[in-house]
Amino acid sequence: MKVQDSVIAITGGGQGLGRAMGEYLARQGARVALIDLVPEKLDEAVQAIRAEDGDARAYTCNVAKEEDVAATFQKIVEDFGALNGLINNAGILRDGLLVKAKEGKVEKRMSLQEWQSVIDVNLTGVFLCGREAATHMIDNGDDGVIINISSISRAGNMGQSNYSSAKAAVAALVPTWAKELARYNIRVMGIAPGFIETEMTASMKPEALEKMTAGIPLKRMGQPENIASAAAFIFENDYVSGRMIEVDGALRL
Ligand SMILES: NC(=O)C1=CN([C@@H]2O[C@H](COP(=O)(O)OP(=O)(O)OC[C@H]3O[C@@H](n4cnc5c(N)ncnc54)[C@H](O)[C@@H]3O)[C@@H](O)[C@H]2O)C=CC1
Ligand SMILES: CC(C)c1ccc(C(=O)O)c(O)c1O
Repeated sequence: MKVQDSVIAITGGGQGLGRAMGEYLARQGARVALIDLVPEKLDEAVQAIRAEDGDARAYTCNVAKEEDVAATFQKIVEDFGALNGLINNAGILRDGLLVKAKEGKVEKRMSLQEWQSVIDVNLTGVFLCGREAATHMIDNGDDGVIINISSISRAGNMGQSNYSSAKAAVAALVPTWAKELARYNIRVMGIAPGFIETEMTASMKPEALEKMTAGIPLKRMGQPENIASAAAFIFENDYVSGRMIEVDGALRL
């Protein structure tokens, strides 16, 4: 599928990797629908794309809410007249240990709320948006591409019971959906980023950053463009489906 003129929806498109993918794909001629919880971030991201003569629109939506997601994708198809791609990127972190033994007493550390909020956004959100996007792609007779953003944490990471579980599950949806949706000319791929330089890492203390990068075989964090170019490759290569691309500088957890 050519990126040029394709209509691509990106969840969590207001900042970070979602915004970077939107800008990158819009520079290649994609028409992008940015979806996010926070309207102010969306406005900034859309303005940045339009400032470079790109085509972008903003959609405020909570990806974990079924009615929100249905209304958003309906509006995207009405506005653009097609839907060719979805990047399931919106995600949150609520890290914490499962339990901790301290002075002879065992404490429960990860609350049910911390568990559930991450599962709701990072897994249920992916399910809801994937299901809605596939429905519209098939209804419209559009060929489609769905990309789920997972993480190297899907292998299991200390302090991330909720996040690792969700990221492993969205990785499992990749071959599942690829097999189910191939008959409708919809390809499904995953990207598993390692540590990528974003606003969050920019605000970390230099010592903490140094310690983190020392453990990466390439000795540096990835750039948002490394993830965006992997997404562009997936759109353009019509024979990749059902697999994960790992963009992690050779770091394995
Ligand atoms: N930054 C990194 O190093 C890595 C990031 N990832 C994954 O990449 C994706 C993007 O990460 P970042 O850009 O770093 O995150 P970020 O926190 O900078 O951006 C996430 C965006 O998602 C939006 N969002 C959160 N909950 C939402 C909801 N319920 N509905 C709609 N939008 C919602 C936020 O408002 C925000 O704009 C996430 O899925 C994350 O797990 C994976 C591995 C590494
Ligand atoms: C532990 C992994 C590499 C990681 C690190 C940072 C973020 C983030 O800032 O959002 C992630 O989502 C991760 O999966």
